[in-house]
Amino acid sequence: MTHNDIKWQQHDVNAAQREALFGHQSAVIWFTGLSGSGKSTVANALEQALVAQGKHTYLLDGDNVRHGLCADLGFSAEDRTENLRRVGAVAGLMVDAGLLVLSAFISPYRNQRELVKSFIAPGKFIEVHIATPLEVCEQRDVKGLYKKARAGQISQFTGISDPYEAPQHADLVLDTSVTSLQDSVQQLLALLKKRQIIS
Ligand SMILES: Nc1ncnc2c1ncn2[C@@H]1O[C@H](COP(=O)(O)OS(=O)(=O)O)[C@@H](OP(=O)(O)O)[C@H]1O
Ligand SMILES: Nc1ncnc2c1ncn2[C@@H]1O[C@H](COP(=O)(O)OP(=O)(O)O)[C@@H](O)[C@H]1O
Repeated sequence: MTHNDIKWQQHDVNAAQREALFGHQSAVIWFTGLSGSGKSTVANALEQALVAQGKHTYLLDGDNVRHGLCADLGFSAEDRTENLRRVGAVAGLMVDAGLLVLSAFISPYRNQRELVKSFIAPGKFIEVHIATPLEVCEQRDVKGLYKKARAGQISQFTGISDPYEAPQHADLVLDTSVTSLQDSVQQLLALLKKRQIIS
C-alpha cells in the first residue's frame, strides 16, 4: 500500500484552540500492567475525579475496544501490536480533539508502548505502570482467566505463557496491592497538576 497520492490536509482550527475551549490541556494517561492489576479500576476512578472537576475525558479500555474497533484481533504479538497501533492512532486523534484520554491496555511490549507514544504530541504521553505483582493479580482472578491459562485453556496469556516487559521509565508506578484506590487517584491528580495538564 502506498500513501504517495494522499496529501495531509491542513485545517484552520487547531488543537490549542480546542484545548482553550475546554480550559485544560489534552494528554494521554496510558495505564499498562498485567490483567487484573487494576488498570480499568484506577482509570475509571481517575476519570470520575476529572469529570467531577469539569474536565473533558474519554476512557479507552482494552476489553471494550476488542468488541468493536479491534474485534478481529487476537493475542499474538502481531495482533497485540496492531491492536495498540489502532488504539494509539485513535488516542492521537482524541488528543488533537482536546481531550484527556485515559487508556487501560495490558500493552505488554516496550516497542508497542513506544509505537503508541509515537502517535501522541511530545510531552502529552504519561505512562503509568500498574505494577501489582502477578501473584496478587492471579489471586484476584477477576475474570477467571488465570485459572484457564494455568489449565492451558488460554494460550499466550500475559504473565503466564506470554511476556510482560515492565516500563523502565514510567512517569508513575502504582502497586494496587499496597496503594488504595483513593491514594492512586490522588497521586495521578498531583502528577497531572505538576505537569500543568490540569490546574
Ligand atoms: N491471552 C491473553 N492475554 C492477555 N489478556 C487476555 C488474553 N485473552 C483474553 N484476554 C483479555 O483481554 C484483555 C487484554 O486486552 P488488551 O487489548 O488490553 O491486550 S493487549 O494490550 O493487546 O496485550 C484482558 O483484559 P484485562 O484483564 O482488563 O487486562 C483480558 O481480560
Ligand atoms: N487498591 C486497589 N486499586 C485498584 N483495584 C483494586 C484495589 N484493590 C483491589 N482491587 C481490585 O482489583 C481488581 C482489578 O481489576 P481490573 O481493574 O479489571 O484490572 P485490569 O483492568 O488491570 O485487568 C478489581 O476487582 C478491583 O476491585
